This record gives sequence, C-alpha cells and structure tokens, in this order.
Amino acid sequence: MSTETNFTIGFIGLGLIGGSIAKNVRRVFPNYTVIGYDTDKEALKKAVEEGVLDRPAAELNSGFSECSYIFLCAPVQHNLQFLEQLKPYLKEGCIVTDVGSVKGGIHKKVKDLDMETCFIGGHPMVGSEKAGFSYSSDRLIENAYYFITPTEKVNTEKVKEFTSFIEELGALTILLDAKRHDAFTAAISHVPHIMAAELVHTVRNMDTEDGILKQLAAGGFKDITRIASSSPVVWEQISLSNKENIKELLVQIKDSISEMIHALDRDDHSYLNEYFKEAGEYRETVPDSAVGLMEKSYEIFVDIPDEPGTLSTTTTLLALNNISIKNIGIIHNREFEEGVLKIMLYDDVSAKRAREILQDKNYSVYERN
Ligand SMILES: NC(=O)C1=CN([C@@H]2O[C@H](COP(=O)(O)OP(=O)(O)OC[C@H]3O[C@@H](n4cnc5c(N)ncnc54)[C@H](O)[C@@H]3O)[C@@H](O)[C@H]2O)C=CC1
Ligand SMILES: O=C(O)C(=O)Cc1ccc(O)cc1
Repeated sequence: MSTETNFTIGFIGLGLIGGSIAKNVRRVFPNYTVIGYDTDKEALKKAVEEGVLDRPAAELNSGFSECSYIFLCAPVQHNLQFLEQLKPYLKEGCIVTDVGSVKGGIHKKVKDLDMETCFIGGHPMVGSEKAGFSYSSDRLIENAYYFITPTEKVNTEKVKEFTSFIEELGALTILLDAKRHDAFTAAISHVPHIMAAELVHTVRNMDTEDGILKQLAAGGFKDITRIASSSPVVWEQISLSNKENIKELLVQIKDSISEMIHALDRDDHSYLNEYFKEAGEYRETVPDSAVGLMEKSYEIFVDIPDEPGTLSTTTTLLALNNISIKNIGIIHNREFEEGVLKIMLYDDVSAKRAREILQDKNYSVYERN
C-alpha cells in the first residue's frame, strides 16, 4: 500500500464493522492517521482511548478533507446521506467506500450525485449478531470474502490500489457488480436473516407465560436462529434497501412451503425424503470458512506473482467465464517458487475449464498428484 506517512483514512460509523476495519488498519498500517465520526459519542471516546483513532471528528466536514479513503460504516440508508454531506470536502483522488450489505441504493445515489469517479463499493461477508464498537475486532475480516463493487467510471488503477489495500488487511476480495451482489446476498444473507427471525416469532407466539418453549429449545433451534439477535436498525434498513430481490425469494419460499403442506397432507414419504436428502447433500458441500479445508479433488494450483491485486484478477477471470469457485486460498509454505493460489472448483469439468482459461492467459497451472 501507500508508503506515504501522512496517509489518512476516515471512518463514519465505528460499530462492529467500522470499528473492526479501523482496528485492522491500525494493526497493519500503524503509521497511518485514522479519524472517525459517530453519533454515538461513547463509541468515539472508546476508539480514541484504545488508540484506534488518532482523533475524533465532531462533524462531517473539512475534518475529512485530508482523507485518501473514507469508509461509510453506518446502517445502509444512513450511509446514503453522508455522500452528499462529504462531497464538498473530498480531496482530489479521495476514494469513498462503504461496507453496507446492499449495493444498489448507494450506487444509485453516487450516480445521482455525480460521484462515480470517487466511489468503490465494498462489503465484507463476515460479521455477527453483535453490534457496536465493543464487539469489533482487528481480525474480523481476516480470510473473509470481501465484495468490491466499483462504479463504471472510477479509475481502474484506483480499484487495483483499493483492492490490494483490502487484501493487505487480510480479506479475500471478489469483484462484482452491484446488481449481482444484491441478488446473491438476498439469497445467502438477507432472506436467511428474515427466516431466522420468522422461526423465533413462531416459537415466541406459541410460548407459555413462563417461557417453557425457550427453556426447552435445543441446539438446532439455537443454531438456525443465532442471527435473529442482530441489530434491528441494521436489518430494517438492509431489508428495505434490497426489497425486490428479497420479495422474489420469499415468494419462492412461500410456494415451496405450500408444496410441503400438500406433501404432508398426502403422506408423501418420497417427497419428504428427497426434500431433506437434497438439502443435506448441498449443505454438506458448503465450506466452513472462506479459506477452509480444501478437498483434493477438483483443485488446481496457480503460480501468482507476489504482488497486490493478483488474487482478484485471477478470480475475476474465472467469474467472467461463469466458473464458480468453491473455495480459494494462498499457500504460504512456498512449495513452489512464487506465491501459489489453490483454487477449488465444484466439479471436474469446471476444474478443467479453469485450467484452460488460466493457461490461455499464460498462468502456470498445476494439479497435485
Ligand atoms: N453486522 C454485520 O454482521 C455486518 C454489517 N455490515 C454492514 O455494516 C454496516 C454497519 O453495521 P454494523 O457495524 O453491524 O452496525 P453497528 O450497529 O455495530 O454499527 C453502526 C455504527 O454506526 C453508527 N451510526 C448510526 N447512525 C449514524 C449516523 N447517522 N452518523 C454516524 N454514525 C452513525 C452507530 O452509532 C454505530 O456505532 C451496515 O451498513 C451493515 O449493512 C456488513 C457486513 C456484516
Ligand atoms: O453472523 C452472521 O452469520 C452473518 O450473517 C453476518 C453478516 C451480516 C450481514 C452481512 O452483510 C454479512 C454478514
């Protein structure tokens, strides 16, 4: 990243995610200046006391004009209003980014405000049901996927620079457009949050006055509903900001539940067996972590130069060719001469195609014997 000693990064919102990224910057780039603003003065005070912030900002104004990067880390709809407030104070070359779970709305606002040359969207695919600075951690985004959604007009050098910065913080970047981002996250995050809350409501409505059901609730219910404890403000704003994608999936789920009711009515063993079998089989293939254990089959190994940005270039190349990556990780033991990227695909055909595509672009690709 930048070797400038006066490199300044600004944070607006120092909760779970803003606090975690600010702490991460402090750990990895101790000589950068970090400034922050939050309506919660306690969070700001803590961040200064813990040495995360060099100084707090009282308002969103000229205090941010020295920043090279500004991270918007409040609930998604609040982030929109900061763009307009900050616009007059941004220095030449400053990149404004966000960490919001929905990307469509902020990209639209950026376009409306003619700020496309200075915006690169972002979204770490990691977090928890806890909210606030006290739960933040300087390792939260380590080895987590981090979506990067640049505008069409932002300079590609800036995108590369920002992507390397996020990778230096320890995350695995994935370049994506806002539309696909919002469709994907509706399925893997937003609707699951709604379903978790729905299950909790079902039990809550049935519970006795002395709460016998929640006393008896076993591991399964607790596993599947952990995220129902997430911040109501954050989730109210995410749900409304991605409503079209969410509604489409909820209608599919409603239809599927109706089918289940019919199957129960007709004692359809094979429907139920197939339903659970297919869900279980797919669930078994979901990796435990972004860089989790990698199975031997369908793996390829790619030499990559030890340079910032190469990881995202490689993954983007595969994504553009419609190849889905199941898991990805950098091998640090240097079995080969340079950095080695281990890519796990879903099947043999994808592994073969990925090998051909990368070899076409002059990458050295190996398979482990
Ligand atoms: N919670 C999670 O697991 C994840 C959340 N996100 C995104 O990160 C963003 C922040 O979420 P969290 O950190 O979880 O929430 P949080 O509740 O922990 O933190 C939000 C912070 O923003 C501050 N804030 C609220 N309104 C503000 C305003 N008008 N001006 C200045 N500061 C304001 C709050 O005081 C709080 O410190 C959201 O956009 C969310 O979609 C992204 C990935 C994961
Ligand atoms: O805690 C969990 O399992 C989450 O799902 C965290 C999470 C919340 C919101 C996001 O946009 C991304 C990740």
